[in-house]
Amino acid sequence: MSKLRIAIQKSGRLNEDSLAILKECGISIDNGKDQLKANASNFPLEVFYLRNGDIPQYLKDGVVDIAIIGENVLIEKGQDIAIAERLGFSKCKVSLAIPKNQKYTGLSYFNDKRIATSYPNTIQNYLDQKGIKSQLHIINGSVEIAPNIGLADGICDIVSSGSTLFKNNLKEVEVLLTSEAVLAVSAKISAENQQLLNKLQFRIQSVLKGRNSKYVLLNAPNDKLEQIIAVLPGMKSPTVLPLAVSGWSSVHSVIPKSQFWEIIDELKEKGAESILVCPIEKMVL
Ligand SMILES: Nc1ncnc2c1ncn2[C@@H]1O[C@H](COP(=O)(O)OP(=O)(O)OP(=O)(O)O)[C@@H](O)[C@H]1O
Ligand SMILES: O=P(O)(O)OC[C@H]1O[C@H](OP(=O)(O)OP(=O)(O)O)[C@H](O)[C@@H]1O
Ligand SMILES: [Mg+2]
Repeated sequence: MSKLRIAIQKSGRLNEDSLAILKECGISIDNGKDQLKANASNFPLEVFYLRNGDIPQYLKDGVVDIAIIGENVLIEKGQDIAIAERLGFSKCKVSLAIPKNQKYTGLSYFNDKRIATSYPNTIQNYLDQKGIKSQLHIINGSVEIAPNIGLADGICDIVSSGSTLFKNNLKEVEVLLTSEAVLAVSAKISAENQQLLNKLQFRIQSVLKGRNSKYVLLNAPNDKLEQIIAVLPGMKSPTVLPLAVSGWSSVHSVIPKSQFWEIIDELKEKGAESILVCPIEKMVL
């Protein structure tokens, strides 16, 4: 029987969250320490642990069917690889930064300047589009140190919290792109493995929807029910059950995490009491 082959980062920022999402999909991986390849015991899945930067080539060659990878790496090295799902973790930007004490005059600042980067294709495409001519200095890590040691005038690298820029006396001046971890798919995936991917993707979507939602239970006096229900989206509509004490009801609903506090404030204002909020493990619609 065919197995779906997935690449995930061997170690580094994406490794833990990638394994966690597979686990939440109910997939158990028989993992020996330092193994580069492992099998799932309860899903036809083979896991390859690879270097982040190597994954686009594995996808292009069809050596793996799918991968969990930073979108920024696909943009740099795998333009024609499809994204099946955005996974919502490892959010970051790829940005240009210069020394804090320099006056930034717009993109033309970078004309005839040296830019240190680990993302040469991304920055070169960007500069070409904008008609700017700079010299690139390609380095694989610790890019932010380059201006301080006289290697470059600016950098193009990943920015998340901004603390690495801050510690190195740099300031972000342009954002080239925003990125998050994605599920990428090889164009060479077989029809059989595409079926397995559909099955896995259905599970991933249920996990992601659960992560993005909360289950809310509250008590409400019956004369305020209508107003309270109007605030709640629910999956179809909220569940309303009578309480043992007359004149009161219990209301259950699912709300998006992104609007959580706004909805809770409104519910309180409309007369909801004893509001309980629970995490949702999975949501199958
Ligand atoms: N500071 C950060 N905050 C959030 N996400 C980040 C951050 N740095 C990197 N990422 C995202 O995580 C991915 C993996 O980053 P990591 O630093 O672990 O890999 P790497 O050093 O490029 O890879 P490897 O050593 O495996 O080749 C990046 O491609 C990017 O999408
Ligand atoms: O804005 P921040 O939250 O500070 O994150 C940005 C830093 O994180 C990444 O480096 P990482 O720690 O992965 O080291 P690396 O350069 O060796 O990959 C990235 O290359 C930046 O240097
Ligand atoms: Mg890194």
